Amino acid sequence: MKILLTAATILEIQPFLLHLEEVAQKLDNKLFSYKGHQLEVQVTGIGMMSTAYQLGKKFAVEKPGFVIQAGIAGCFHKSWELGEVVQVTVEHLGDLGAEDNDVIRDMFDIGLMKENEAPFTGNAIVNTSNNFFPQFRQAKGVTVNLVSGSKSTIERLTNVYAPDIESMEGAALHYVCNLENVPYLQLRSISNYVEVRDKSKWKIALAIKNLNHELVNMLDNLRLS
Ligand SMILES: O=C(O)c1cccc(C(=O)CC[C@H]2O[C@@H](n3cnc4c(=O)[nH]cnc43)[C@H](O)[C@@H]2O)c1
Repeated sequence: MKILLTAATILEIQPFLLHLEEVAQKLDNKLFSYKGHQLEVQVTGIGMMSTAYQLGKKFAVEKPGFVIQAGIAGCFHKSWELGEVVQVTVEHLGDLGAEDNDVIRDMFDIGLMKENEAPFTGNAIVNTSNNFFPQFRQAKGVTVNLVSGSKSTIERLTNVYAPDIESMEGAALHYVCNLENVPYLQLRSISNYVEVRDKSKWKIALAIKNLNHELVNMLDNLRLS
């Protein structure tokens, strides 16, 4: 099977790439062979636009058998530990819509998108393909262009979507893979809480360490074909 591993930045998957260089056969710059599978690595850039573009470009040439999007993320719950790795199974578009004076209306509210029209289930983009990873807690995601850092935005997202996790790329993965019928896993490691911005509290190194530990585990557990 061809597995595509995507990340917004190379930093997020660097330790895994170093491991791959040691254990796998390198076929070219971004393509590895391991235990009879091919693993391709793609760095998409930050945000939904570049992620959707890069995935679409890749799928137009050859659809992979499975996609893993690995990255760090913010968490809405202080009771979830920084560094925990979760699988995001449901996604929402957090800031696509219209301002109506003090109220923000999403695309479904204003009738420019239809609930339950592919790739949406209701107003969410649901991954129905990943019941294979019981080791990770399942989380609901919201994807934004503008990282949330004010009480009013956090309150709005919480009230409307009840998310656990915030990222800048997750919904693009779900959107493309659902429409293209490609199974996928969105793996996110919690680097920070979604709160009024205080970067000194972020634990990016810990989140990347744990994320890559899980990626290495998954690779080592790949079945021989
Ligand atoms: O310097 C900042 O203010 C800042 C704010 C948000 C993210 C960054 C990054 O350098 C990482 C962007 C990258 O990480 C994901 N991420 C991590 N935490 C969050 C979050 O709380 N909300 C949204 N995205 C987050 C995101 O997917 C990006 O790929 C710097």
